[in-house]
Amino acid sequence: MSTTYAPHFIPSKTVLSTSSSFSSTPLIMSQDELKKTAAYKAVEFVESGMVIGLGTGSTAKHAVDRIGDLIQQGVLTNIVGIPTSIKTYEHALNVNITLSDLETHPVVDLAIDGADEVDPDLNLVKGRGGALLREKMIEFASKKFVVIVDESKLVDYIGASGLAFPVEVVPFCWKFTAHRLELLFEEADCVAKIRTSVETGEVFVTDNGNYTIDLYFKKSIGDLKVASDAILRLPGVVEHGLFVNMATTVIVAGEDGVTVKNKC
Ligand SMILES: O=C[C@H](O)[C@H](O)[C@H](O)COP(=O)(O)O
Repeated sequence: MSTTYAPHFIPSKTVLSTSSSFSSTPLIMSQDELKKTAAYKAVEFVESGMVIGLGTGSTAKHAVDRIGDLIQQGVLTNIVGIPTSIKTYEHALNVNITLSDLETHPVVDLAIDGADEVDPDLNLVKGRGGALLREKMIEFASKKFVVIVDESKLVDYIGASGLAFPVEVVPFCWKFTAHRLELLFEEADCVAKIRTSVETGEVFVTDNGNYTIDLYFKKSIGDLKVASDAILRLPGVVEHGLFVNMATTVIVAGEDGVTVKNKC
């Protein structure tokens, strides 16, 4: 029996082979190809007429490109994009996606975005690209939030990668706020560092005019909801990169194919 799929359908759980024949030799894909595979899979959820939250980062960029292509081909019509950063705004404009904002479109049908860490319960760390505040606002307003990652982003617990856990703070007395964050996570052996721009070495300023404090933990931060609430209670904190219970679906691309994980 044959099955008909939408024109932009990629079967999940498929090992991508070296040729279009039935070779069982898996193709070694680059990390960027895996990101693109996850992104294309997520775009299968996009339907004409939808309001779409457009994520930020190297993985989400592939989704924006794909949506732009499908609009150009006439496969998707009446799409409105809500960009999560100035960078995504500019990129989406370049690929001719009609753009709006949350004030005009307060309900978003679907958001597609990358992540820096994904734990087994689909909790996330986001914001290593500096866009966490707008991402959280738009993804919170979305009926469905599809996260796209390559398998390197999967962790056993939040913080396990040892990479930055970002917190957006107001510039006023940021050193004081950084110190308070270290004290808050003393038991996790937390070190707080101000984020600087790789290009200029200057303090990195977010799209909202704020700074980012990157936290590094040597131990688990414990209950995520408790940690999230405690960070938000600190005066000077604007938002943090922990996305607890927000993802409805996570699409993971790996060497063995694409896995779609849905929140129970
Ligand atoms: O601020 C950036 C975002 O949260 C990104 O979605 C996240 O950092 C993942 O980025 P990438 O897809 O480039 O790894």
